[in-house]
Amino acid sequence: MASIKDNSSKRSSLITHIVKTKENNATNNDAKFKVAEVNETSMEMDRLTGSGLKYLPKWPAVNIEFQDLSLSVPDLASGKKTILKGVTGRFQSNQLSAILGPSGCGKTTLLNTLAGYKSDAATGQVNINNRPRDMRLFRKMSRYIMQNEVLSPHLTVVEAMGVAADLKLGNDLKKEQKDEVIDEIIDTLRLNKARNTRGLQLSGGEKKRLSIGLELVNNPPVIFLDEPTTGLDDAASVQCIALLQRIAHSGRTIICSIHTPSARIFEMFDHVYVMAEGQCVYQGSSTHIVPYIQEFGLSCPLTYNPADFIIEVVSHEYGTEYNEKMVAAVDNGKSFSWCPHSHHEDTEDSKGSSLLAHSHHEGHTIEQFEEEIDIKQLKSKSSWIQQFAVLLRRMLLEMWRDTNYIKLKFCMTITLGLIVGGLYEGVGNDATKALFNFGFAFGITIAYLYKPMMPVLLQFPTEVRLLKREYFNQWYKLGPYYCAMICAKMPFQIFLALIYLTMIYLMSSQPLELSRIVMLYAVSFLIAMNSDSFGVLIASRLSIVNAMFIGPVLACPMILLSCYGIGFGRGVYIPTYVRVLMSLSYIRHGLEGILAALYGNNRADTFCPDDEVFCMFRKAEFLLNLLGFNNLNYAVSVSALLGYYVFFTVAAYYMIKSRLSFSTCNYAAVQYVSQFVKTHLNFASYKY
Ligand SMILES: Nc1ncnc2c1ncn2[C@@H]1O[C@H](COP(=O)(O)OP(=O)(O)OP(=O)(O)O)[C@@H](O)[C@H]1O
Repeated sequence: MASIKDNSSKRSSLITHIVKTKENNATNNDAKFKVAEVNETSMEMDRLTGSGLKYLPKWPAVNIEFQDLSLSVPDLASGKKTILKGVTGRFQSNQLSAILGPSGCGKTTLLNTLAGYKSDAATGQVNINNRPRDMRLFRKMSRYIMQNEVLSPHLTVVEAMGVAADLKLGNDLKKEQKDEVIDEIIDTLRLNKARNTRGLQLSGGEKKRLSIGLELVNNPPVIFLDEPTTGLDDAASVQCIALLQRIAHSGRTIICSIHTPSARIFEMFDHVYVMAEGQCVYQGSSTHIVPYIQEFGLSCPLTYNPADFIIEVVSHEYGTEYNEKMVAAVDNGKSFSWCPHSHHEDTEDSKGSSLLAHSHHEGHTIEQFEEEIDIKQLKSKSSWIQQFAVLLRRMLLEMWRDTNYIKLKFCMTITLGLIVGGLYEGVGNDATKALFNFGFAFGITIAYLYKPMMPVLLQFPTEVRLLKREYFNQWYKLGPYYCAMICAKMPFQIFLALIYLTMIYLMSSQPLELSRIVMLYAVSFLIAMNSDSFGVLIASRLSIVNAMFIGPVLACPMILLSCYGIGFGRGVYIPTYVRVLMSLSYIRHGLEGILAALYGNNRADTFCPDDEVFCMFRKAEFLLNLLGFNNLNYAVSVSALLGYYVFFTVAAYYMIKSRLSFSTCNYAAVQYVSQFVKTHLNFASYKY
């Protein structure tokens, strides 16, 4: 609660910072930045830090500077493709900044690199408040809102905000205080009418505003947005940018990449950074862009949108020579001549000087900060167990509300139960149908291979998108998410398994002995859990299409190995390597476990009908010997299934962790493995 006590001092320092910035701006005689606006900003602060937001931690200004940023990626044709070519620039607190440029010029790449989203391969320097960026800390203070945001589909706006508040604010605030924060944000985002609308039913603009709102919950000092207006109509785009402007002017650093803003949206940006072919062709105020272009002998028609005009110029519509000239004029971002508050530095010696030199030698260029970011404030406010509880509740609610999914699974279970039960009716205790009963046991393993695995292959790649956003934005750790995911599936899976197994067990007339029933249910459930985890392991690094292909393909050899040697009889030699491979198939252990449950423990002889002269398979032992299952051991099968479950679960956890990893580890071996996995096993689309 220290944060609440410190609020007033932090707020006043934030306003002091705003005043400073505005005063600097005032020296430029820029109408947009008059000192008089400071009062307005203060009022904006009051409004945004009004009733609910006053509980949230306040941060000092965070300014981002970058120098000589370059990034290359492997290219099939040329071997290497350079996306960012030594760009320099800065984005300041209390400003709404835009990265602008034609498609493919490197806007998203620059944004990703600055946010640390995909920055491993980048070279150059990124400074936060004049100090080298500490990626771990920076990730805690910044939020990244991606282009195609994924929201919880079955939670309403207010429920989704509640989950975000519980995860991000933990016990720091009481429930009523959190509700006030949520109401305030919903109000600011004008989402009141959609308060009780589910994510799935929100309009594009509402989704976008909600994804911004979710990240505002703990008042982050820095927000990156990739194309926030994509998919919105003009009115919704203006609303969205106006909202971002208000948030920025309340003391935050907001940076958006934007494609083709309308004139109205363009003038809302305090600072624009225009790129072409991976280089900076302009950085400064949006209002200075027309005089800037005029310096190159091009005049923007009065009725023309300056943003469209500069994009046309850098897209070579007025000749190919301008890009080079523009990059030289702003020294690829090193010159701040066109930035509002550095107009007075528009001298020859300031042009082309390095950004770091600027900040160190000319204290007025980058504000000096009275306050450092309090690292303690950046720590997660919710404990492991709280995160687990909130995520489990959310997952169960999501599952419960997805009524179509529940109905479908329920109907499928009953239908499958009726079909299998009907096909194997009465085979359980009939000595003439013992081989059919083996088919029944095999059928259980196949059903529990595919039934749990296929939905995971289909759903998990989509779930990863939500996980990726929330994990990157520090909502929770992977451990509680993963455990909640495992636990959330269990109740429904157990319920369906009980229905299915009871139906087929009774219909097929298996022995009505409690111990056998419990053993069969337990081993069937273990097979299902293994298949679920195996599915997660496959889907952890694959797209839906690849997962749906690889999953069944990998299942085939496991099925074949599970029944290899059937009919060879007792004592027939099976090569050691095949035995090893057979033991690698958890389906084999599952089948052995089911047969042990049905035929183990000295099962009494099965019934031989009177009209049969001789029943060969009356004795369970004879049947098992003939099928090659003479050494059944239920405990060994269950232990093997548990072992495989632990292995798949842990392996899937680390695969997901490596997929979500945004930083490089210090250990060379781990780096190598991680790089190998990212390069060779990265079949999923990372554009999300
Ligand atoms: N991993 C990658 N491998 C190869 N090329 C890449 C990779 N990532 C980006 N690129 C290429 O780098 C260039 C810049 O991509 P980026 O997504 O940053 O562009 P952008 O300016 O955001 O474009 P848009 O406005 O269309 O989204 C593009 O030509 C893109 O094809």
